[in-house]
Amino acid sequence: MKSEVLIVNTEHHPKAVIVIFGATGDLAKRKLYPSIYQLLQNNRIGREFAVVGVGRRPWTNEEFRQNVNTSIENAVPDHGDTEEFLSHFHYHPFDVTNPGSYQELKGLLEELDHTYEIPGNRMFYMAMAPEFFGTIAINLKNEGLTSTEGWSRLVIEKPFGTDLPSAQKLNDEIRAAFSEDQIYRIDHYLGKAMVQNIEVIRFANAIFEPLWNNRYIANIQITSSEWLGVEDRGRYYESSGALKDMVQNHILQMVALLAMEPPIKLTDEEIRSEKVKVLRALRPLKENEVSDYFVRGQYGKGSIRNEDVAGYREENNVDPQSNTETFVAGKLTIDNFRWAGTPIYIRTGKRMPAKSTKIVVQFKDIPMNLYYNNGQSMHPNLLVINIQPDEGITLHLNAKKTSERSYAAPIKLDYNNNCIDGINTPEAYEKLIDDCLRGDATNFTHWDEVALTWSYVDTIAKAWSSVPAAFPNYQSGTMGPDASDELLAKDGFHWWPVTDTE
Ligand SMILES: NC(=O)C1=CN([C@@H]2O[C@H](COP(=O)(O)OP(=O)(O)OC[C@H]3O[C@@H](n4cnc5c(N)ncnc54)[C@H](OP(=O)(O)O)[C@@H]3O)[C@@H](O)[C@H]2O)C=CC1
Ligand SMILES: O=C1O[C@H](COP(=O)(O)O)[C@@H](O)[C@H](O)[C@H]1O
Repeated sequence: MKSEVLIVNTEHHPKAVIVIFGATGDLAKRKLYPSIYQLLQNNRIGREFAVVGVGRRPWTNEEFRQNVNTSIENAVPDHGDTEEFLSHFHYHPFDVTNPGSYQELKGLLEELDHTYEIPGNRMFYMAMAPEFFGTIAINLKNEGLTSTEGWSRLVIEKPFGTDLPSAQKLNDEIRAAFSEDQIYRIDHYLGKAMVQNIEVIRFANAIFEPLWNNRYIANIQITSSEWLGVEDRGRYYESSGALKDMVQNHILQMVALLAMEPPIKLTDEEIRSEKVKVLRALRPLKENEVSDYFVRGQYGKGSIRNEDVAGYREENNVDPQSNTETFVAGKLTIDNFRWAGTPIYIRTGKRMPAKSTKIVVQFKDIPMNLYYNNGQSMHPNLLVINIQPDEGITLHLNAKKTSERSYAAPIKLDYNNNCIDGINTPEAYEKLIDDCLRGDATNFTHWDEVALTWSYVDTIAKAWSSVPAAFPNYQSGTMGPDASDELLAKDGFHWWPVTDTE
């Protein structure tokens, strides 16, 4: 097995053949092709690249290119001429479970190396159901597709397992063919501009870092709400639920970035090592404690954006008695010097009033209220990190208003990436494909993180699977069940509104 030396190439265009397994599928169409197109538009790749699509459909190169073109038309309405770009796309139909077919793929990749002057660099992107990941990885190795003069990297989509034992099994399978530093496990939240900004906000600002601990922060709240329901993903979602779909990966990754110690250097190893320490310090729950710390919900029917919508149990491919949660709220505690006593609250759910991901850091109150009227409560300072749809930060302060004599009033300082810079930040997949092409694994999840997050989440899933819930327990278009508010009220806190309708 070849272990690669990581050299982050920031100056030159990476040269590689990108092989997409699952090239006729939804992810490739909606996210991957538009991202590769944007990489070319944004001068992140040059002409020395090729994309090979693999699926079972007996498409020709022409049909494949037509489909890629349609996906670009849908995602990038103001795109330019795509003809030259599309000429780099090649389709190779085969069933990935058939080892005999990999030799033909190998021949095609070598031909493309020659045509586009690519020095044997390969990105193998698994945009297929996880049950195929191990088979593809081992076939790639056994048939010699990873033995080239250049680098070979394996990009793995979620879900990475459904619990710790299945994740471990999957990891063992892919590790039989690729070393850890060749594996890029996607968590698309790590490609979002404002998730990447968490580190910069914390470690590049003298006004925050000294306060970033349990002495000055009362609590941190992470909310990721969606107004969409489960759509056509009922079959997958029934075996997942919000806990495994969102908390195990995206939410716990944000927790790690918010709570980690400053890394000694900005390298992927150093950052991962600090994130892993946070995940190790997460206080594990016992099964009989889960109901004190975590709340689950499932949407019933209701109204979203003035339209009546069905409840989860009425959705396609969903059991009419389903016990699957579409909402989770939780209180996380981190047992280390920096965070002991400061809870991190998380909540995520479908069919909530709006699409929004926000982090609210609530600072502790100052010791004495000099400025507010008697009986008026203080307005705590909040730092709000707006992940999406707006990208930016808002700082809630108190200041004297000219109209008032001596009293303070809450004010907001706003920085909005989209408005102020006037540019669109790259889509998460664009950023992640770019990073992988350049050998930068910082924004991908290491196996240690995957193992620790599954281990934390497995206890909650186990506790929930043994006791049926009284579902549905929140109406579509609301912020989840009442128990979510009660979770914070027990500690004397409340959720800070993250949508206009709250
Ligand atoms: N769609 C999304 O938004 C997201 C998807 N993901 C993950 O990405 C992966 C792909 O998802 P998605 O695109 O939605 O899935 P789809 O079901 O839309 O696509 C599956 C793809 O796999 C191919 N395929 C299936 N079996 C074989 C086989 N035996 N040999 C060769 N090709 C095969 C299909 O090609 P054909 O039909 O031509 O055989 C198709 O291209 C999954 O792991 C999913 O969890 C993660 C995040 C978001
Ligand atoms: O991974 C997933 O994420 C999406 C939410 O992602 P976002 O970038 O739109 O916030 C979620 O809808 C989906 O269920 C989940 O699998």
